[in-house]
Amino acid sequence: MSSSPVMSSPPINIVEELQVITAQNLEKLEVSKYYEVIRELGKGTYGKVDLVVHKIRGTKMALKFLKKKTTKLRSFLREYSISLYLSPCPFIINMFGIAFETDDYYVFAQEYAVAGDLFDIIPPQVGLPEPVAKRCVHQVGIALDYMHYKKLVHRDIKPENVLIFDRECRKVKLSDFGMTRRAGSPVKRVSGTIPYTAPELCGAAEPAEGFCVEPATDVWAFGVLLFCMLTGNFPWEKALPTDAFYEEFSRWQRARRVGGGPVPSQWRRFTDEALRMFRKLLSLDPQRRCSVKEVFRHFGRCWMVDSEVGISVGAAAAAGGGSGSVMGSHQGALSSTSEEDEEDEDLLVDRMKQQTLSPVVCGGPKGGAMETGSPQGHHYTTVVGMPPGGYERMPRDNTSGSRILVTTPIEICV
Ligand SMILES: Nc1ncnc2c1ncn2[C@@H]1O[C@H](COP(=O)(O)OP(=O)(O)OP(=O)(O)O)[C@@H](O)[C@H]1O
Repeated sequence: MSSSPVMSSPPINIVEELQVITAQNLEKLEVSKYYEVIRELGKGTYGKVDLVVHKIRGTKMALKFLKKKTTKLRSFLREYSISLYLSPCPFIINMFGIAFETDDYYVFAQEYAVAGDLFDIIPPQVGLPEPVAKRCVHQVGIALDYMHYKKLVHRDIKPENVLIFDRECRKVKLSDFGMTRRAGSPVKRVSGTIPYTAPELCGAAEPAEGFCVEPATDVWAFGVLLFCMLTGNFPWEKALPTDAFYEEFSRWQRARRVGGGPVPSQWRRFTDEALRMFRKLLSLDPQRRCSVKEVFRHFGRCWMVDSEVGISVGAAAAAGGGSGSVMGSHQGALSSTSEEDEEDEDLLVDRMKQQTLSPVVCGGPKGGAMETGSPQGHHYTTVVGMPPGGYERMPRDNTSGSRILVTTPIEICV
C-alpha cells in the first residue's frame, strides 16, 4: 500500500477512487525506454505535451508532462483521474490509462489530436466560416453539457483547450482538465484575468477571497469562445468596467430591461437570433445565465449578418423567404433545422449521460483519425502593448502581459 497523502481519507466517489488507484500504481519510468519522442505539440503553464510513438506497440500518443517543481502529486492525480473519468464522452479527449513519473515530471498519455488545437485554425480578425464554427460549437457544447451533468466545471474553456482532428472541425474534443473542479467546491481566486474570465471572477472580491465553483463561469467562457471563433477577435480584454469594450457590452446588456439600447459595434455583425443567444450566454448575472444547452436551440438559424445576406439572395426566395427553413442547406452537415433534429440532439446527450465508466486501464483511443501532419508549434512571441480586441493565445496565468499575435483593434463606433 502506498503512503501517499491521497490515502489519508477514504475515497468518496469514483474520481477520488481513481486517484487512489493511480497513486498506488504510479511507477518511475524512463521515457526513452518505452517511447520515441517525435516532437513537442505544445507548452502550457505547468509543463509540455510531446507527440511520441510507443516503441513496442507503434502507437502514437500525446504525453502530457507536468513539472514536479510546480505541480503537486495531488494535482496531477486529480487532472489524470478527471480526464479518465470523462473520456467516455466522444467529444472529450480520450485516455490510454497510462500514468507514470520521471525524475522531473508526472506524465500521462492521451490520444493524439492530429490537427492540433482550435486556436491554430481561427483566422485573426476574420473568424471561422459559420458552418465550421457551428460544427465545433456543437461538439464542445455537448462535452461541456456532459461535464456539467456530472457536476464538474472545466474552468479553463478557451480555443487552446479544444483539440481538433481536422481543419473543418468535423471531429473536435475538449481537453485539459487541470483546472476542473466539482461544482460547488470552494476555490481560491486564480491570479490573472483572461478574456474568457467571467465578470464575477474578475471583479470586486479581494484577491485572497475564495469562490464557489459554478458551471455558469464555463457558460460565460463558452460565450466568449463563440465570439472568438466567429470573429477572430476577443470581445474585450477583461470583463471589467475599466475595459471600454466590456463596458459598452454591459451597458447594452443592462439596457435590455429598460427598452434596449444600441447594439455595441463589435456585435453588429451578428443576427438578432445570435444576439439573443449571446445575451443569455453572457448574462452579467451568473444566476440568470443560461445553461450550455441554450446554443443547441439556435443552430437552425443564421448567426452572422453576412451569411444571412448570402442566403436571402439565393435560396431564401425559393423557400418563400422563411430564413429559418433554408439555413440547413447553407450550413451543411451540422445544422439542425427542425424540432426532430433538436430531439436527436437531446437523445445523444441523454445517451452519453447514461454511459457507464470505462475501466481504469483502457485501450487506445476510440476514433482512428488519419494523420494530416499539420505542424503544431505554439508561436509564443513577446509583443507588449497589444490593443484590446486583438486575438492571441492565452496562458492560464496571464499576469506577464506577454502577447502572441499582433492585430489591429476593433473600433467602437456608436
Ligand atoms: N492530445 C493532444 N494532441 C495534440 N496536441 C495537444 C494534445 N494535448 C495538448 N496538445 C497541445 O498542447 C497544448 C498545451 O496542452 P495543455 O492545455 O493540456 O497544457 P497546459 O499546461 O494545461 O496548458 P494551459 O496552461 O494553457 O492550460 C494545447 O493547447 C495543444 O496545442
